[in-house]
Amino acid sequence: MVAAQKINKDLQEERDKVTFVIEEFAKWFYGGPRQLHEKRFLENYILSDPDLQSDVDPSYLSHKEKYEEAIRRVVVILKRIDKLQAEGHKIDNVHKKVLGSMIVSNVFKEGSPLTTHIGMFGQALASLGTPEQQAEWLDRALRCRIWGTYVQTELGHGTFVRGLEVTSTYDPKTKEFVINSPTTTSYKWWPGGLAHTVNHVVVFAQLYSLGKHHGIQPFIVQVRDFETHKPMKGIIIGEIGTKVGFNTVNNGFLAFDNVRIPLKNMLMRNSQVLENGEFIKSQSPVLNYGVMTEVRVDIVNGMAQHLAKAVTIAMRYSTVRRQSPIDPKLPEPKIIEHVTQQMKIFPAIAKVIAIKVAADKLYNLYDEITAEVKSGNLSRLPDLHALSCCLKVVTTNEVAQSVQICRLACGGHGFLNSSGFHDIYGNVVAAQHYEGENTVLLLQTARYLIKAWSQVLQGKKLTPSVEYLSAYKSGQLGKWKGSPNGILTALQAATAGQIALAYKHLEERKKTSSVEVATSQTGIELAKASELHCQVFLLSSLMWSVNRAAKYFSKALGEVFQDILHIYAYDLALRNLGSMLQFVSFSSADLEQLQMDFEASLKKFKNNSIGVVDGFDIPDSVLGSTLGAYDGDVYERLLSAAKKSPLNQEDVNKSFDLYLKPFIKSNL
Ligand SMILES: CCCCCCCCCCCCCC(=O)SCCNC(=O)CCNC(=O)[C@H](O)C(C)(C)COP(=O)(O)OP(=O)(O)OC[C@H]1O[C@@H](n2cnc3c(N)ncnc32)[C@H](O)[C@@H]1OP(=O)(O)O
Ligand SMILES: Cc1cc2nc3c(=O)[nH]c(=O)nc-3n(C[C@H](O)[C@H](O)[C@H](O)COP(=O)(O)OP(=O)(O)OC[C@H]3O[C@@H](n4cnc5c(N)ncnc54)[C@H](O)[C@@H]3O)c2cc1C
Repeated sequence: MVAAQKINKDLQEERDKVTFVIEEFAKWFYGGPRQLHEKRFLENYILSDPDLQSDVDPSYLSHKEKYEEAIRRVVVILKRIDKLQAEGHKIDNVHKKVLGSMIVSNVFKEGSPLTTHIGMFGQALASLGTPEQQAEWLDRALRCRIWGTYVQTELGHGTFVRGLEVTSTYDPKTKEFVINSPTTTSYKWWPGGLAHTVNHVVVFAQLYSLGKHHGIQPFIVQVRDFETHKPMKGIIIGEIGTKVGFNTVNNGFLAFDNVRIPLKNMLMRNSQVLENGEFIKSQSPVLNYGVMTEVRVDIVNGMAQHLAKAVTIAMRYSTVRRQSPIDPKLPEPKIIEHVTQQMKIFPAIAKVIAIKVAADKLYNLYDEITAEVKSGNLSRLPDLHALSCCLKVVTTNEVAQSVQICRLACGGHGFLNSSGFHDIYGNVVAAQHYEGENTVLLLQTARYLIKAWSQVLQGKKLTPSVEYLSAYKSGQLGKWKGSPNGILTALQAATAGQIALAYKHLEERKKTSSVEVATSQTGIELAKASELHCQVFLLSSLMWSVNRAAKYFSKALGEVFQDILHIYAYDLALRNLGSMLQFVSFSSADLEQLQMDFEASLKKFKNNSIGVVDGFDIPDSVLGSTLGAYDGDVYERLLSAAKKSPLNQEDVNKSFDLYLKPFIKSNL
């Protein structure tokens, strides 16, 4: 047993230096006092369930046992939530998200087999189904009385959705669709929960009716029997095997052998098939892609939460761990005293805040634009698509890199599963792959940027997120100033310059190739431009939020926000010097000053760094780390976790008698 909560004295010493009220920061981080209170209530209510107190460390279980334990935990949590709702407690959207990524991330460690049910199946019914279809399936899905998942990707195609091979052919005689997987490459492959958990799917297939092809459409299909859970007739279903992470998500494969489903099972909010087989086109084919956009938005928010966990672990550990004297006359310092350690952790703390702020803005934009789309106005859908694509990419890439840095910042102990980094990393890097491959999504944003640049050349007015392109064209950007504002301007110049160059090369290539081939040939520059554009959005959102905070929060907290903004901006500038040097004039003295300013900003922030991670308000039960617990009792926890290894439950392992001893004897 770990000793009772007694705070490590080095950690306490650092906490005593914090200049702002941590609770004020936590309220801001979770969107207000009510939201923070609710978050704490839910964490406590759910995680205190006796059935979640088991001493089983899933990392020691086999693949099959891990899945079974994950399902047991799913049911414990669902019962707990059902009970709460039966008592009249409403769980709103914000808290679903907290439940989704924070609590779940520690209860399941390697992902929940129900995440796609909650995050995608329900969403597909809600956004692609008619009111009648929602009445039939949505309520049961939300109450988890049917389980489902989102089945789009196939063995042969994930990115190129139009290339999917599964067909759905309407038979007007029986008023049914026949769903079929014609080839090996048409096996559906990857969907979460598909293998052994769900009994329904929303499947995307090529629609044929009256001999005509009508593109990719969504259909609801029951894949397992309610009673026996055996696969339904014509359904070939299974699991795809172990992965880098996400091992309890139960990703599966699925093939259809001419499976018949009734007409009412095509989700018809957008396109429709009438009884006689006539096809009614939707306003736009991309309306069927709405679920992907929503999940991309959720991923951005999830990345801030994952990184908050990683920096909390690295920061607390760096305050407790002492190693290597700096001044030989003094004792070994807390490792956070090493400036290189500050360089690893503080920019990652700043990133949590920048990503959280960007996620909030993206959610707002999502809500506004989906409301417009519902009322038939699709004009701003490309804005949302462009921003959600590049933010999904840049935040998953940045957080994957930062989690690695936090792990390395904990030295050898960071490599232990009990540190918590392994599971955080697995969950983060999965998001680099899913919901659109990262390069592909950057190229989507680039299409938008190229169109925007063409509008600049025609002297047209642009939407706010790309207005800086006009400023660049009229020569207003490009002078270096070492402040966050100056860095933003320099990045905008670099981005606009990169877009202009990509545009020029695209136009040149178009003289000898088709638009598509020319675009593909310009892919490297286009992807770079998108990445930079996203960095502009992240920095400008953070600046906006920090300036706003100055009006609403105490002076002490306002100053901390300013420190965070400075670290974020300097770090970003130093990491993007190459891109900026091409379009902005610097002297070597400017660069020297930038480095000095960065180092000074780390020093200035140091006394508040522990306060900010405490303000992320992640309880030990959610953090799940030997290195990052609130009390800093690192060494006791490491030892206690090691003692739980199954190998330590016996003095001598049987392999000694079976292999080692006979070998030693035979060589005597
Ligand atoms: C971390 C915690 C988070 C928790 C969250 C839950 C986690 C859940 C767990 C994990 C779950 C993982 C679950 C999973 O992984 S589910 C599977 C996810 N799969 C993908 O994301 C596939 C990626 N591919 C595509 O999205 C498209 O086919 C692409 C983008 C490649 C376009 O392909 P293509 O080139 O063939 O074009 P088109 O004919 O299709 O499109 C033509 C036009 O439409 C525009 N367009 C395209 N898309 C959209 C859109 N969405 N909104 C608005 N517009 C859109 C497009 O820009 C173009 O416009 P324009 O330029 O011509 O004007
Ligand atoms: C953990 C996990 C969970 C998932 N969950 C689900 C799920 O629930 N439901 C579901 O339907 N799917 C799911 N997926 C599938 C996922 O959405 C796809 O794997 C993802 O969209 C990438 O597609 P792909 O595998 O076809 O990659 P590919 O497109 O084959 O990518 C391979 C390489 O080709 C490059 N490439 C491809 N096209 C282009 C292009 N046009 N231009 C330049 N380069 C290109 C890519 O950049 C990449 O480098 C999941 C995947 C993972 C890893």
